[in-house]
Parts: sequence; C-alpha cells; structure tokens
Amino acid sequence: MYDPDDGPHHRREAVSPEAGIDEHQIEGALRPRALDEFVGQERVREQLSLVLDSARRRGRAPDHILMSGGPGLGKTTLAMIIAAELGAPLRITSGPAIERSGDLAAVLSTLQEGEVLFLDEIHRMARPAEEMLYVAMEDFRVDVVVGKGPGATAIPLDIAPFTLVGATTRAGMLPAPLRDRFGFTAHMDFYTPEELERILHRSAGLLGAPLDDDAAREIAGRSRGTPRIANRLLRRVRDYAEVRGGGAMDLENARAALDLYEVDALGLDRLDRAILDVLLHRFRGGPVGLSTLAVSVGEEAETVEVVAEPFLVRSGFLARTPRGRVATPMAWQHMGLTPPPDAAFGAAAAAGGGAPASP
Ligand SMILES: Nc1ncnc2c1ncn2[C@@H]1O[C@H](COP(=O)(O)OP(=O)(O)OP(=O)(O)O)[C@@H](O)[C@H]1O
Repeated sequence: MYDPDDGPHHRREAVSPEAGIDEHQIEGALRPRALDEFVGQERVREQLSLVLDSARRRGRAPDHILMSGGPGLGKTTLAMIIAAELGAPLRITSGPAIERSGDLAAVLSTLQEGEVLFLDEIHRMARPAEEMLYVAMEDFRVDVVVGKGPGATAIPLDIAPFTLVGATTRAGMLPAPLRDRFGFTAHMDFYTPEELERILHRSAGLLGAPLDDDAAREIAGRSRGTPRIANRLLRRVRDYAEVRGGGAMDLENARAALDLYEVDALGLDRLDRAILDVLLHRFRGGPVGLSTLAVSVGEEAETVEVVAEPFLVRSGFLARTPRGRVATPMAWQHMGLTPPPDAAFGAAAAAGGGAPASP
C-alpha cells in the first residue's frame, strides 16, 4: 500500500530510541506506551478506559474491541496500549496472513489466558477463518475439522479466554455477524493540527531534537491529520536540518524540507496531487469511477479509496457522487486552474463557492 517509508511488516517491535538506527524501529520507538500518553481521540480514549477499568475490576478479559479508521491513525499503537494496560501478553497477526482456517486455529489454540490478539486488516481474512473466529469469540472454542469429504469430523477444542482487538480501514466490509461480536467499536478520526503539534513535540523530544513551535505548526498543517505522516515528516525535517540547515528544527528548515519532499502547504502529497491532476486534466473534473481513477494514477483502487480519498474529501477537494468522483472548485483553485464552464462543479458552483456534499 502507498506509504513510502512504512510497511505493516516492519513496525511490530517497539525499541528504545537509542537502540535503533532503522526508520521503522524509530517509528516503533515513538509509539506512546500508555493510554494517558496517547494524544487526541478523546472519545475513544474515554470509552476504552472505561472498558479496561471495568474489566480490571471484574478480573475478567474485556469485551472484544474493533478499531476502525484510516492508515496511520494509531490502531496498532492502541492495541499495544490495551495489552500493556491490562498487563496481558499481546499476539499480533493480520488478515492477509490468515489464508486458511488452519492458520487461525494455530493462533487461537496457543493463546494464553487473557492474551490480547491483535488482528490487523481483519476485513482481509479468509472467509472460512471468519466463521471459526465467530465461534472462538463467542464460546472460546475452535472446531478443528479432521478428515475430508463425508467422513470429516469436527472436534471441538476449548481455548483460553482472550480479547480480540480487530483493526480495519474498512469497517463497512466486515460481515455483520463478525461486527456484531465486538463489544465496542473505536472509531478513529483524523487528528486536529493542535493534536499533531503535541505529537510532534513529544516525538522530537524522544528523538533528542528540539522543535520550534512554528516549525511544529508548519509540519502539523501538512500532515493530513495523521500521526504517522507527522512523525515521518518530522524525520525528514530533522535530516534536512542536520545535513543542510545547521541543525536547527526551525520554520525555515521545516519549510525547505517539506518543499523538497513535495508535501504542499495543505499537506497534499504526490499521490493526492496525481489524483487531482488526472481528475482535472483528463476527466475535466469528473465524474469518474474509482477504478478508472486508480488505473490512471497507477495505484490500486483500495489505495486510492483508503489512503488518499478520505483526506481529499474531508478537505473539500473531492466529492463522491452517485456518478463518480468529482473535483470541487477548491481543487481547481488549488491546482491553479480555472474550471471549464461545463465542469461538474465548474464555474457556476465556483461562483457559489460551495463544495458539494458527499453522500
Ligand atoms: N495518538 C497518538 N499519539 C502519539 N503518537 C501516535 C498516536 N497515534 C499514532 N501515533 C504514532 O503514529 C505512528 C503510526 O501509528 P500506528 O502504527 O499505530 O497506526 P495504525 O493506525 O495502526 O496504522 P495502520 O492501520 O496503517 O497499521 C506510530 O509510530 C505512533 O508513534
């Protein structure tokens, strides 16, 4: 998936900042370890702290928890915090790693009592495994099928009570029976610029590189509401400051670094601008279907839909309409273009100034 210096396979272990020189290890080192270090997402934090407190009081494993939200908003971090707050071991796996129900049975049957199982990208798990998971979540049991064809028998196997923490960027793709088995869904939203500033100052402190307030504001404003992006841009600013900028993480170096890495003043990156560029130049502002748009920018439809679109829609550059994706007057303006009179949200809409509501 599009995310230049991140990969789900590389960010599993947290390390101390001093220990790692590797970028992915640094990302792990920047993760908050406790709920009260976790910045923003006030409602989710409050809901979660209630669920965890009550589980601790009763001395029982808490209900299964589903987290939904875009990439880099802190789902893995929260799963780690949940395990740490419960003092429970954490097992991490992901939907794509579970290709057969046997893969899931192997994980479930070796869980310890109270263990937290983090299942990232849960919507990408194989169907037969999903059914096994329903039973495991509800009855703490797996039915292991022995043999094939008419002679196959299901042997029920009790497993230790555990807490499933599922994460998905696409809650709508989860089958209802699976969604209903979670006791609580944490909806993760984009972060405000102020929250990102706090995250940046915290991360800069951990990296041992003090950050000026106006530099933090500049980076936060270009981070697409996403902590992972904020931390990544911070590292680019730090590199620039160290190599070319005399060491200071100030506004001038922040701007120069972010311009160098083609992150524009509103946080649009290369993929965002490629989408707008294609939409405006090739499709006269749309409407255009998601898959056509994705092919035109050389990305998978899911990447466009999950990584780029939510930010573009929320920032008022793009609208989803029943006939396809449409550029708003703001998109034309931001790309320095005048909409043709027949554009879907062209001159007339621009004169009214309104961005269309997305359904
Ligand atoms: N609320 C927060 N406060 C401070 N730092 C955060 C917060 N949320 C995320 N981060 C930082 O952002 C980085 C990315 O977070 P994380 O890996 O948890 O995102 P994610 O939602 O699991 O992403 P994905 O869905 O792509 O796996 C982490 O290194 C962490 O340091």
